[in-house]
Amino acid sequence: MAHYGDFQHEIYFGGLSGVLPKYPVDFAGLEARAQAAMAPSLLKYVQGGCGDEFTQDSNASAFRHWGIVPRMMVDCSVRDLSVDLFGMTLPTPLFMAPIGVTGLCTQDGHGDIAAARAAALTGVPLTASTLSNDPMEDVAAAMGDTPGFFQLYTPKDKDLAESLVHRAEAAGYKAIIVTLDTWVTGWRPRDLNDSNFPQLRGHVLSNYWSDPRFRTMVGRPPEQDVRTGVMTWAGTFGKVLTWDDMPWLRSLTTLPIVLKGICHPDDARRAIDSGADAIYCSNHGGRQANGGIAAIDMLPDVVAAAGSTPVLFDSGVRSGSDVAKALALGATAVGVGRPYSYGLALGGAEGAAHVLRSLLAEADLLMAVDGYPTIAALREAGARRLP
Ligand SMILES: Cc1cc2nc3c(=O)[nH]c(=O)nc-3n(C[C@H](O)[C@H](O)[C@H](O)COP(=O)(O)O)c2cc1C
Ligand SMILES: O=C(O)C(=O)c1ccccc1
Repeated sequence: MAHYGDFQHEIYFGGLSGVLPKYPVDFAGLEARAQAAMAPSLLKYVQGGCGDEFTQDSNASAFRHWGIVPRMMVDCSVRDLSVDLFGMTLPTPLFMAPIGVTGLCTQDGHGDIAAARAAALTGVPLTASTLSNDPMEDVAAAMGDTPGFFQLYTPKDKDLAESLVHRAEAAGYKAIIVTLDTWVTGWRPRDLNDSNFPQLRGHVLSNYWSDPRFRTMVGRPPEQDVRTGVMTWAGTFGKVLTWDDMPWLRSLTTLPIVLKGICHPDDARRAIDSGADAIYCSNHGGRQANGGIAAIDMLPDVVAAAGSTPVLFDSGVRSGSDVAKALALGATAVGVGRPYSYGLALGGAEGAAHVLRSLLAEADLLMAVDGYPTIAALREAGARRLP
């Protein structure tokens, strides 16, 4: 049982006594502060998306045409925000989405570790990206008792894929999240027009550098021959996955396999028939393809197709009410992306924990006021599509 009364109390009564929260409690404020604090190239990379960012903008604005209907005279004095996922009971429905440059979000370059510490502080699982600045074993070790998930960018080299997955198992990750929409990166003008951008990419290769199979592929220590190391990485980074690859992926692990990037109900059905344990409805925050429909608008169809299979969701979640709406529309758990990166940039683990707690406090308050003591009650009520 987790509720965020203490956090609300701290924020409200701190405010009354003239002590403001250390970081903004809303997304607009957070982004504005992060914008001033982050190096320009890093900011463009994190904040930006594909094309003219129509899809990215739609992801967030589409939440505005879904509404929750309040119910009265329900005892909501205690809320239970817990959810069941992969045989675990998580204290809250939030998780941190994989962010492949998290290392650089803190000044020391160890933002992945800071994100893992935010997970330890809040009980909100971190999805560790393949593209991290610290090896996945070190990231897992910093999560304390909070479970973590490993996000796989499937390399073309199958032995390397197997090695990464086995390392994730050994490090204690509880699920493998396979990202389907990024075997190649999308058309991102902010990065393409930025001469500093390529340098950012060198900071996401530690899972490769530390991998025995990768080192064999390079043929010599990549630290001593960075160019060959980077070329080897570029050559193997993204395998084009098809449904025919599912038996092979399935054979790599007994951990739950989650397919990330699914927005079409037919793909959700096919994923489940092919042995996926969960669906992850997301359009990568609009960073991969522009012109697409907002992810939240596809969630109801994906949930309907998934039946009893869990559906994770991200893309455009900016507030506690967005979290509540995604849950009402059937998400089992809700992923936070850019907001926690900004939290890391402003205050490391503490900043990211603040962002997660703010989202949870707002969602918890909404449930308290609107008469939904549990996530199940919210889900049963659903959300209305506004005209
Ligand atoms: C800077 C950045 C890097 C990302 N890197 C990855 C990644 O390595 N793997 C992945 O599956 N998704 C990655 N994503 C996508 C997120 O997991 C998530 O789908 C997205 O951020 C959700 O949208 P939102 O940020 O608008 O909430 C990245 C997103 C951002 C903003
Ligand atoms: O930026 C991203 O969203 C992402 O997933 C990625 C892909 C390749 C290299 C670096 C990040």
